[in-house]
Amino acid sequence: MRVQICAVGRLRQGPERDLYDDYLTRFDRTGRALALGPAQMIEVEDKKGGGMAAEAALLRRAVPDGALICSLDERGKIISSPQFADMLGGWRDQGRQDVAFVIGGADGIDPALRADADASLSFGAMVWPHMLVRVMLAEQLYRAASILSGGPYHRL
Ligand SMILES: C[S@@+](CC[C@H](N)C(=O)[O-])C[C@H]1O[C@@H](n2cnc3c(N)ncnc32)[C@H](O)[C@@H]1O
Repeated sequence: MRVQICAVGRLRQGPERDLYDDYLTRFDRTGRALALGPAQMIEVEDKKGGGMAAEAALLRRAVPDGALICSLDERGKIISSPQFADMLGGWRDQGRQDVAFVIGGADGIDPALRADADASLSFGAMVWPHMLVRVMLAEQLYRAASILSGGPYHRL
């Protein structure tokens, strides 16, 4: 099951980018034997100041046809890492080919796109910077693959 991270704005070179790349590499490596991944990020930018609606149009274009869409949103569902692992494994077992995680920009995700998402996940009630959210997602993807593989990375 391919994983697409569709996000507003560019994650520039620096410590966050290094962490993000490291976790996604680990996810791809651990997920391979589990039919999870590879993961890829598509970053979109609206340079015409069209706001959330314009960003939503670009995000929709970045989502592969037929993909399950999961928005990341502080108002979404809060789940544990093992539950996230089960969720990913469940989508894979249903035969989903693509899952797209959508991360908004400074204004958030357009309400129409949020309403169209198949699932919505929250990393807590606090609002996080969107560049950090993609690092957090990359880490949770790696953690989920590690949990599903029975690896030692996730400890309670
Ligand atoms: C700076 S936030 C935008 C917040 C915006 N005020 C809103 O109302 O949606 C940018 C993006 O980061 C993601 N994000 C921020 N905090 C989050 C959280 N606690 N859980 C999940 N995603 C979050 C969402 O995708 C959000 O659209």
